[in-house]
Amino acid sequence: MAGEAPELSAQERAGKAFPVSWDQFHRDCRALTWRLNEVGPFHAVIAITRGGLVPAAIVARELGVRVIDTVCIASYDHNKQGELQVLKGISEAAMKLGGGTGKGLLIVDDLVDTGKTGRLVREMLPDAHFATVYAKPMGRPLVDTFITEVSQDTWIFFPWDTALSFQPPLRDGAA
Ligand SMILES: O=P(O)(O)OC[C@H]1O[C@H](OP(=O)(O)OP(=O)(O)O)[C@H](O)[C@@H]1O
Ligand SMILES: O=c1[nH]c(=O)c2nc[nH]c2[nH]1
Ligand SMILES: [Mg+2]
Repeated sequence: MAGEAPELSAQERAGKAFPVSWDQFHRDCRALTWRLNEVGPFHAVIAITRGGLVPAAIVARELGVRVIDTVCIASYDHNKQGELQVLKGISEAAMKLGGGTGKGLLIVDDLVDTGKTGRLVREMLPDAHFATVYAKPMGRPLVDTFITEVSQDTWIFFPWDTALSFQPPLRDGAA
């Protein structure tokens, strides 16, 4: 409607940017694995797609876990969070490995923000261990192990969502 301010996306509301390179992400995933190695062993890794797929592959490789399942959840459309939709649940085989409650299973995601996604998966697997690479304060209580906390008003830019681009020099008005 004319005159109405356009709704800000979660990314725009965040204000601060935290860009993560592939190198940094790999290092952070390895650091996460060092911590998880003290907690395991795990029968299987459950990746929350899509963001959890990359850290799940790295963590599973380091921990020597070869059974990997996915729980497919859609919520943010680019950067606005809508209703959570479970597009694919946890497989019967993985459920069995976790004794029906997730015991001995490792859930992996790239980050927790509001915690909505993590909460939903925790409800499916209450006894599983939940690990993320990054955590924001609202979602942090849901996570058992994470590496880096960023403030709630920070937007994390992952390497698979970004590309190198020219930045104008500061004195030319770049923020
Ligand atoms: O704690 P929350 O506020 O729920 O946000 C965290 C979730 O948001 C992102 O996923 P997204 O829904 O954008 O989907 P994607 O992983 O397919 O990119 C991220 O990968 C987490 O799964
Ligand atoms: O790329 C992303 N960065 C974030 O900080 C974030 N929070 C929720 N979903 C997100 N996706
Ligand atoms: Mg995700």
